[in-house]
Amino acid sequence: QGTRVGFYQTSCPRAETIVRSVVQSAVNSNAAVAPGLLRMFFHDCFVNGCDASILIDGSSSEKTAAPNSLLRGFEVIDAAKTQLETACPGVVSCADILALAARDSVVQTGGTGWSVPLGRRDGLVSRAADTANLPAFNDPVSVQIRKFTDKGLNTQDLVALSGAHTLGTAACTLFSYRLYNFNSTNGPDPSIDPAFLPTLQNLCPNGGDGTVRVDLDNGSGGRFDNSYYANLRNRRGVLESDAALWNDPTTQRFVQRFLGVRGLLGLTFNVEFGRSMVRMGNIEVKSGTQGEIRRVCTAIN
Ligand code: HEM
Ligand SMILES: [Ca+2]
Ligand SMILES: [Ca+2]
Repeated sequence: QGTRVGFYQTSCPRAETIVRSVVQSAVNSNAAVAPGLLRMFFHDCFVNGCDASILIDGSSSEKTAAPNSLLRGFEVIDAAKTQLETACPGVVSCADILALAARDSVVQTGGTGWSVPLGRRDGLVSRAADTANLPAFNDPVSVQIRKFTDKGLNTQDLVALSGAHTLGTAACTLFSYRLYNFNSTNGPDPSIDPAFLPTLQNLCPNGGDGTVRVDLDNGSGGRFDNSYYANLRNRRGVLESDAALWNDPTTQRFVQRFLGVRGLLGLTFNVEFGRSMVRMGNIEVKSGTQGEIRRVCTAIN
């Protein structure tokens, strides 16, 4: 694998500091940037590897595809790149900026953080059609596991990385079918806590504005903590794909371990999340003479 911690130590010693300060000030002025950047890194890595293919502008690039339509925080990556090009022209890849910004977003919202192996190079292709294999909000667990396995990630990685939903929001349009007409039953998804259902129905009225956004981690959308898993156990997952992690016995076991259920070998969410992020960050990484270091993150050189 082609990444290592401290890759820019001599070529651009201030690289990590620059990204951190840009992310910090962006998150301070708009908290929604933190979940935006975390999700952006996932959507980059799962399509042609972690190569900043997600950042390319154009009429049929990845960012124009439906699964990427709600991504937020592109301007933060551009701002970091501008500062890095002044400090060390042509050295730091946009793919590495994404990896650092994802970590810094977690730290900025209360997570522990991890050392980020660096040295990714930027990709030369970005095609909307390639986004078809991204996990979807209604994927059953078997499909989620397959999509992660296809990228070299296991079931624990799936449950740990889904813990990213401890931050951020989802648009009503992506889950309101669960509240009113689940699987054409004309009723709600029976796996939702009946005491939680009215809360979601109030936030997303039937036939209402589908762009309204609701915390994925009820009561703790701005804080990087364990609460997402407690919500899953309490049948308060918002997305069908999240609720499914509790409803399936294999993934439920990992949820319980992240919750520290007695009798099961405990897993510390913050630690395992960092480990799984490093694994995700090494998907199909380009190094050596592959790819390039972009001058601006939105276009191939
Ligand atoms: C089976 C896997 C996954 C599925 C099906 C999934 C699906 C979704 C969906 C449908 C949303 C709502 C998007 C919106 O309405 O704007 C969302 C949000 C989010 N996802 Fe995931 N996701 C998955 C895994 C991940 C992973 C691995 C990460 C990062 C490591 C991640 C990070 C996030 C974040 C932070 C948000 C909130 C975005 C915001 O507030 O702007 N997700 N996800
Ligand atoms: Ca990519
Ligand atoms: Ca949270």
